[in-house]
Amino acid sequence: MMMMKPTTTTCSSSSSVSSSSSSLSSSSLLRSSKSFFGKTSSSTQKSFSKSASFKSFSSSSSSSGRRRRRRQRSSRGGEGQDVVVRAAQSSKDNEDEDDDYETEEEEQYEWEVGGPNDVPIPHLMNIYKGEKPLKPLQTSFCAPHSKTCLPRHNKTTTRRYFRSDKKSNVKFFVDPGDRVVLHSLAFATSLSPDSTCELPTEADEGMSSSSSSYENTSSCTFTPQWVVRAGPREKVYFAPEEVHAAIVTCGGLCPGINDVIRSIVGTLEEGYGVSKISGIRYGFSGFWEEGFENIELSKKAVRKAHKQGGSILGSARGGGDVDKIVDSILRQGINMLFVIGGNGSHAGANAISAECARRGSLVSVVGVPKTIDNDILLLDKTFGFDTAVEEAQKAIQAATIEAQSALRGVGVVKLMGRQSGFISMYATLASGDVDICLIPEVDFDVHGENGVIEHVKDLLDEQGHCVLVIAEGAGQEFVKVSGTDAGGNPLLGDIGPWLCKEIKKETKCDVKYIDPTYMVRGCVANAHDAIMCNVLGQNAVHGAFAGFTGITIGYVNTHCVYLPIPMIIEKERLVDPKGRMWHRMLTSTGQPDFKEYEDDEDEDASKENNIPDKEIFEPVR
Ligand SMILES: Nc1ncnc2c1ncn2[C@@H]1O[C@H](COP(=O)(O)OP(=O)(O)O)[C@@H](O)[C@H]1O
Ligand SMILES: O=P(O)(O)OC[C@H]1O[C@](O)(COP(=O)(O)O)[C@@H](O)[C@@H]1O
Repeated sequence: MMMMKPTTTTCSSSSSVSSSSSSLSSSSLLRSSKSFFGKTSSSTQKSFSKSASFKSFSSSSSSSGRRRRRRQRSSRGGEGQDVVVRAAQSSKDNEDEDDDYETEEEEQYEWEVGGPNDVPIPHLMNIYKGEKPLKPLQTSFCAPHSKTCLPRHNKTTTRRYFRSDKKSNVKFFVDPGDRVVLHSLAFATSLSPDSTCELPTEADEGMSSSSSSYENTSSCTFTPQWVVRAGPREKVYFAPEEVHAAIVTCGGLCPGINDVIRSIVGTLEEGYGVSKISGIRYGFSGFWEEGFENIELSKKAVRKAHKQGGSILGSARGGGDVDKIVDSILRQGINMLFVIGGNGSHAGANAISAECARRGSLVSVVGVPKTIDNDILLLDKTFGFDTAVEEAQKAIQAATIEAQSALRGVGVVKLMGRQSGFISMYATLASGDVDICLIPEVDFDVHGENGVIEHVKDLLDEQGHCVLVIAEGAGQEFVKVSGTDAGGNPLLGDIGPWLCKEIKKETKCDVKYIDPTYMVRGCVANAHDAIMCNVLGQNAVHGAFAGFTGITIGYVNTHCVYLPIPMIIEKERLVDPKGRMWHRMLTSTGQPDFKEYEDDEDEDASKENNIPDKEIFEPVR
């Protein structure tokens, strides 16, 4: 392993991102990536730009006497081709195929790969402009029970390409047509929690909100959207001996980064037989700034990486000069790039993928979402979040002990979470000791009749102590600062000490303040995150070999899927203050609303916070 001493070269500032001619904002990335999609994709593009709502309705409703459609697979081709696969699903999914099967309960959804409800992902086949046609190859990835696969430890023998063993009847490879449903909830009425359906119209007037009124389903039609299932494919678009893979880690640290690196390297080397893998130092700058040298990665080199926190490659914000990055990629002959990073890094990854495509180069760019903030749209959870919540427990426990042992003691804990309060909300729920949780998504007054301090006083009178958790991005209006960091993220005022000062001033109580800052992320991933990282890393490699580019990977409804990057960076994911999780947190703490709304203001205020209703397109950068 070739290691360079970290240099003192500074990362370029955010201006390098915005001023560079090829650096793109995520909104322009969205535009540029649309050209990736084949001709069948335009309608889906439209529908996923409003992915939170089911717009069109194509499912046939249940009706008696309807004939169940036989499952049929018409033409089938490789990934990236216009494959047409039709399937019918019924509530009796596993029943055998029966032409004349009829049932009252039957419900059919029709979908097709490349159809309007199918979310396509960019494929090198649709991008490649070379003279020789890009042909799918038999994969070198071994299926577990394959009789034709060589033992994994047999390093001295040349690897043989795996040929599917039809007789062994092992179902292993993911079919190009396999899909996962994006949204798992169908709402019965517009009054259902989280429903994005239109509210009742005048015609519905008189309908009681408590009635389970199926008359009001007209605006709540359910059209499932389907996303590509992740996993190894039997046909791939890279020969292992021709692969030069690179891994880069950008943005803030997150527990599990090294686990992902280790998993990617292991899968490339052991799984597919790739031997050229480069680690890029200190984020995007490592591609082009003077003084950085790649680290040669191998399974041996990363064997113990997961026992270490942080990133063995070094991570940094800045350096997102897409032209320079792509120049470096092509100069080095890199044809697979894995970008481990958050929203900003994904905007960069998408721009790199688009620029490689524009230059007609066969480079697969795959993002792996990384953030303790858990602020990535559509995904069940991001890796590192769970560990951060767990680490936060230590700070909350210490604050609780201090508060309980002091005379009229108040423990205040500030937790990370720049724009989103997921860490604070989940840490509060996990702890059970927290009385007040404040997050960026929910406005609050500090002073006044309904303010936080009044409630602190009540709690001190009632129980003698109080524990308060605040996300670093909350209440920024009280501590405004201007400016952005190297990644273009807004700088935050320090809300923690300010709040402590105000509480102390008004209550004369004993305030103990704990700010664990980087301790919640400067650590090794817990078991849950480590497993997730392993799966993500493996599937990232499968996605690259399958020829996808400009994609990211994550869990959706418990399944690992590939998504087009623009879909997840449209805006940051936020806690929904009208959602059930926030409500559960309120139920757990018993905290009141810390904001007084005038009657007519009330609706506006809650509307503003209602994420699904939010029509604002907020580019990440
Ligand atoms: N539109 C973009 N084009 C190119 N690079 C970008 C773009 N947006 C962000 N980046 C790069 O990605 C890096 C990481 O983003 P940042 O927001 O700091 O962290 P994270 O990826 O964790 O959100 C930024 O420092 C910047 O260099
Ligand atoms: O001080 P740094 O390293 O720039 O990062 C601080 C920020 O990074 C985070 O931990 C995660 O942010 P990213 O996902 O953008 O890297 C935030 O919670 C925090 O505000």
